[in-house]
Amino acid sequence: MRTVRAPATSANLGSGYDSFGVALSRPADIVSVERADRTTIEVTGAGAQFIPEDPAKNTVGAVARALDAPAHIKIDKGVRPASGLGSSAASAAGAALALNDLYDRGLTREELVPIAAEGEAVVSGAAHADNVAPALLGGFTIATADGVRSIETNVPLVACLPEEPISTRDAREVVPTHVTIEELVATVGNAATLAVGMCRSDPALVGAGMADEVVTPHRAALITGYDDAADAAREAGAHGVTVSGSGPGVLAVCPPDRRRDVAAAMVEAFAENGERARAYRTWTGGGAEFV
Ligand SMILES: Nc1ncnc2c1ncn2[C@@H]1O[C@H](COP(=O)(O)OP(=O)(O)OP(=O)(O)O)[C@@H](O)[C@H]1O
Ligand SMILES: N[C@@H](CCO)C(=O)O
Repeated sequence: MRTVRAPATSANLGSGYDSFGVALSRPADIVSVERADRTTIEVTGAGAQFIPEDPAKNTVGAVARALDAPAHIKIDKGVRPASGLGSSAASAAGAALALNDLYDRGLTREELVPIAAEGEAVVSGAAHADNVAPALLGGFTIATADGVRSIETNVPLVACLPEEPISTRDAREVVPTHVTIEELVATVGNAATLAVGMCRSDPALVGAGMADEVVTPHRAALITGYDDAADAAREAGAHGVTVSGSGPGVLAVCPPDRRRDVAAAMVEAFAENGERARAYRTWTGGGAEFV
């Protein structure tokens, strides 16, 4: 048996659609695997009632298939599904690391990224790697068609989760298919600023680089109370606010001593819009690890 703790992640970070991702120090899924003749799945924990145990529909089933590693897989969900915090990716990354070890496949964490991304294709229709990459490698990651780059970083964050779920599949439908040259120039500048900020563990620079006028406004429109929550977070000291992944989670970067105020301000703003929300005061964190 192998057991792995696999972290929540936040993808896109505004300017890095389908490329940037960051691992969060909490929450996390716990994934345990035992050899078996065929794959079976058992899910407990946050939102377990909404997660299929059929291996054809669960991200970990796709990973077991891709690694040719049938197993009984237990998932204790700490990351609520359809939250924007990489719930489906946390399980996939945890299963990939655990099954790779259980079956002695000898793959590196980088090599496990496309395998874990097979799970994302099952739930969202696209094998995007921007959540599974940080879930496996930790820190800040850039996933491109050529592979994954990652760096360690230390940035304080608040992740606020309104209760109303949004599926990644639905949220991908509202993303525009074309950009203007002006939008491209602005996006390159913001994304580069964010990457430098991550390299320097500088929350102000990361916050500035989160700005995005291409994808984020379309996703934000799906989240009741987003504008008020973002304004409240900025007033409470956040350097930058964006939609986490495909939403409804909202991610704020702020100075370490402002996290409590930013979290409270966002929860209150959502409440004023009739939305119950929970906020995690967190940091960028490490990748999946054996426990
Ligand atoms: N192991 C799993 N953990 C969580 N969700 C899963 C899992 N396997 C399948 N799913 C399904 O995936 C969907 C949730 O994935 P989705 O990508 O929409 O949300 P997310 O992973 O929380 O968010 P995001 O990718 O935007 O950060 C739900 O429909 C859920 O039933
Ligand atoms: N890049 C993906 C992440 C989903 O968490 C999207 O925004 O659709």
